[in-house]
Formats: sequence, structure tokens, C-alpha cells
Amino acid sequence: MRLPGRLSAAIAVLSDVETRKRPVSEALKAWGINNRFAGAGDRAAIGNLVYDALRHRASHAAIMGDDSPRALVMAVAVRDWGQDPAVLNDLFANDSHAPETLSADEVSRLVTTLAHDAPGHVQADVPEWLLPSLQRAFADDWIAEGQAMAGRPSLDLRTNTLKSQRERVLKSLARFSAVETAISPVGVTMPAGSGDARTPNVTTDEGYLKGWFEVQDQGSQIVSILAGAVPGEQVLDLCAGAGGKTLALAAAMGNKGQIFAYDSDRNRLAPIYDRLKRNGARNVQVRAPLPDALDDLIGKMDRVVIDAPCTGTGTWRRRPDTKWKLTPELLAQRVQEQSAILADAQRYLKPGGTLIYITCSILPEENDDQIAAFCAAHPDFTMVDPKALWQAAFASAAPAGVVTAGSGIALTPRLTKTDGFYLAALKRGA
Ligand SMILES: C[S@@+](CC[C@H](N)C(=O)[O-])C[C@H]1O[C@@H](n2cnc3c(N)ncnc32)[C@H](O)[C@@H]1O
Repeated sequence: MRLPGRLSAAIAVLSDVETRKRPVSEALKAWGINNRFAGAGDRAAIGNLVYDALRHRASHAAIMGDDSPRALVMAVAVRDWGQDPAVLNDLFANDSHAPETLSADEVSRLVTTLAHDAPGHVQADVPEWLLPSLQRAFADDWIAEGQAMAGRPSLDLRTNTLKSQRERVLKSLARFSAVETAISPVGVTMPAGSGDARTPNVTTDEGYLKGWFEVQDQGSQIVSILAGAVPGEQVLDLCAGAGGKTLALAAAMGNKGQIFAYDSDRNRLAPIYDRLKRNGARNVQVRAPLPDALDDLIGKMDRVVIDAPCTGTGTWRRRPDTKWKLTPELLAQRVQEQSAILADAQRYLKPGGTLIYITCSILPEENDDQIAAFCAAHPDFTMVDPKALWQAAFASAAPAGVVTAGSGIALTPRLTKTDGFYLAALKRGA
């Protein structure tokens, strides 16, 4: 397919997302099934157009005076991918799969830049209703933080130190220009491409099949390390899901001690069994969600890790559709779930044990506020100093800006070139 056909396809996929309210990944898959002639390069390019349109939906719509799929996709082609509108119109004229020719009004809008006095939420490409939360989280930097969250993510891998070393992973992925991550000592990263660049499919690599590495954002690696699990401990991973953090914890513990991996959703937990095998993680006991599944662990754990269900606002770079779907009701629901999980989780700790609370959210309601409310209700817990936590984990000072007002640690695409994550560590009195 040539660019005009790809643009038409992206418009069709975005329309499908909007009219049928389906996730982007599903709409892209359906388009691929109905258009089997399209190759992997075409599908990747169409995906990039759709995701870029959603990443910059507010600013593109403001420039175009229109938030239709066509307006957004044309804005991506010109404003994000650097196409010239006149050249596009020439291409459109000679291609039967092309969208309609750009009108004079569209062309003039496409070559203007966003006004300096455009509303902040438009400059930041974030939903307007979240403004008070973002200002609270980032003070004067909230527009810059929003803009960084509207970028494309890198592809990060975690070396599975139970089976390999970072050097070996780097070598096996040299053809993708893989380099060491800046913070995680076990991470490898490949830069985000631009335009129609395809993300390398590393899961067909021999190293992946052998369990040398996992695909895991550097931010997720960092919070897994900050969780501080050491060999020999008894650890409850209470919201284990498919086990991304469980695997990192098992590696940090060198397979020594015991991790209990639990999730209330059997389907989410299902992939963990195969992943544990491929990773050679042998100190993990998976507890299926049955009544009383964890009763024998009450008061016995050295560490309880809560990788809490959250709004996922830290992952907007990867799932920009969720940025526009989030509602105050959904946020309130997540906050309620988190506070119930925190209250439940602390029961499993032994005296002197440590509670680790993690979200992939950048919203204070789910982060510092949640921890402040927990501390108020549980005076036997004290916060672990985040600077000391970072120093112990990485043998270096915490990067500027990551320590929050409430003594948590917050990672962001702007500050750490990672997804947005939050972590707080609380110690129960002995
Ligand atoms: C952020 S995800 C976990 C991701 C996973 N730890 C990883 O690193 O791949 C949050 C998980 O919490 C689970 N969850 C939600 N409510 C829960 C509860 N009350 N108890 C345990 N797990 C819960 C969800 O099913 C979901 O899998």
C-alpha cells in the first residue's frame, strides 16, 4: 500500500473506534482480517497513524477546527510525520485508494502552528477535566509532562538474570540497535521510531524463546527493583496479573525465598504459568482466586506488593485511547478499589514487614492521596524515605523531581523516559 491508502485505512479504523466504541487494538485487528492483502509494514504504519492521532487528539483537533477521524489523520501526516500538503494532494490525485483531496481550508490549517495562548489542556493533549489533578501532581510542569505523555514509547526489555546477562541480550538484539537503559541495571531499550517505523518483534527472537528477557517498560523494572525483595523473603504479590512484576521479583530474589502470586481475576493470571516456566522462576507459588486462598499467609509476610488496579494514566503513550475514555466515575471507582486492597493487604504482613504500593498512574488521587489516607487509618505504618530507597536500589541519588510531596516516588516519560509509575513503601511497626 502507498501512503494515500494507508491514510484512508487509518481514517476507517479511527471511525470504527469511535462509532463502535471498541479498543484501538481490536479495531486494527479487525481491519487486518478484512484486508488480508495488507502486509506487516502497512499494518504497522496504519497503527502508527491511528495511535499518533489519539496521542495528539486535542492539539490536532484545535488546529483543524474539527476532531473527525479525517481531520486527525491528516494532521498526523503533516504535523507529526512531516508530509507537505501540496505533495499529499498530488499523491491523492493519482491514487484510487486515496482520501478526498485536501481543501484550501484544510491546507491552510495544516500549515499553521498551535497558538501560544491555546488552552493549556490543548497544548498538553490531556482531557480538560483532569487539569486540577495534573496541576497538583506537576505544578508548573504539567503542560510539559502532558506533552511528553503524548509521545511514542521506546521498546524496553528486562534481562532475566535467572537465565542470562544484559550483555548477552544486547548482543542478541544488536540488529535492532538495542542499548542499555539509563536507570535499570537489567534493562535494554530500543528507541521509539518515527513515521511509519515498525516496532521490532522481539518475541520471535531466540533469546526471548529461551527466557533471556521479557518485554517490560523500564519504569516497571524500576518499581520492581524499588520493591526491594531480597533472597530468602516471604513475599505476597497480591495483584500479580500476568506476572510482569512477579518475574522481576523472582529474579531479584535469585529464586530464593517464596513469592505467592495472587490475582482476583483468573483470566488475567492465566498467562503466568507459561511465563514462570520460560523464565525459570522456581520460587513462585501461584494462588488461584478461591475463597480463603491466602488465609494461611495472614501475619506472615516480609513484604506485600500491591501492583494496584488503576486508571493507567501512566501508560497513555502506549494506549492513548484510554486518555480520552477516562471519566471521573471510573477514577472514583479505581480509588475505592485501591483503598479496599490496601486495607486488605496490610493483614498479611508480619510485624516489621514492608508494604509496597505501586500504580501505573500519575494522578495524586491514586497515589499520594491514597497513601496519606492509609497512613491516617493505620498509624502503626511509617513511610520509608524515598531517597534512601532509591539510593539503596540503584547506588545513586534519585533523579530530580521523582520524589513526591507525599514521600512516594513518581516516574514519568518526561522525568525518567519511562511510563508513568508511582511507588510508596511503608513499614509496619515491629
Ligand atoms: C496493574 S494490574 C497487575 C499487573 C501485573 N502485576 C504485572 O506486573 O503484569 C492490576 C491487577 O489487579 C487485579 N485486582 C483487582 N482487584 C483485585 C483484588 N481485590 N485483589 C487482587 N487482585 C486484584 C486485577 O485483576 C489486575 O490483574
